[in-house]
Amino acid sequence: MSRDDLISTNAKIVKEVTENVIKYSPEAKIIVVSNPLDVMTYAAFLAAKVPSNRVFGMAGILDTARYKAFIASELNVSPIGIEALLLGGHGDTMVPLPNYTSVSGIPVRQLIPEDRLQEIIKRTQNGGGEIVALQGTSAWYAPGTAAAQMVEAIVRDTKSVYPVCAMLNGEYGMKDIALGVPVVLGKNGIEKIIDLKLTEEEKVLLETSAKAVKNVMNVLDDMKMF
Ligand SMILES: O=C(O)C[C@H](O)C(=O)O
Repeated sequence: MSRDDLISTNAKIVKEVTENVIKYSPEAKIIVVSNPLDVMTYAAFLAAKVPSNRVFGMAGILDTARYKAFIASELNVSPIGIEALLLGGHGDTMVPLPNYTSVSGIPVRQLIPEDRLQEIIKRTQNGGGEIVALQGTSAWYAPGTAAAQMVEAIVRDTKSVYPVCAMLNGEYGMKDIALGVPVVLGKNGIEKIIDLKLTEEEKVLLETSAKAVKNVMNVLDDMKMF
């Protein structure tokens, strides 16, 4: 079963929970932690009927943590100095960005050959499935930790820059889609979406990921729940 197969069950739950959250806590910021992540974030946005800076999804921090862990293990170094960024949907087409990955400031491509780096990217894309195969159920510790980091950024108004699943409104040339992008997270929720200048290759990868998310969004639209 892939993350996308969960849509019909989870869409109903996300809709009902979101409507109740907004009913009883109209100023809430909503962090969606439910698969298929990007489409469930879109569903929560439709159900909440509040500005998009208040409804977003947790995925990028989790996926980036896996990507950093695999790089650390490859190099036999601490993950603490590793900085990395990742864009796109929370699925097999997510886009880890080697151009934005460094180990204590050293560009990752100076440390890991391209073929190994591509294997690490593949492993990151399938990271959720790897855990399910190993333990027979989804990961919980890393997703919980990632969500807690997002809550902390909001509650303490840290203005941290994190990859978050956000509704796009023209950024990256896209609209009406929830997709992983770097944002500034603070007391107002998403305070800014950072629109990176991507290479042509990165743009193609992001568009492929957006297409995969759109396909699942179409399944949700066909369910006529909103
Ligand atoms: O893939 C899953 O089953 C859960 C989650 O999306 C993850 O990436 O760990």
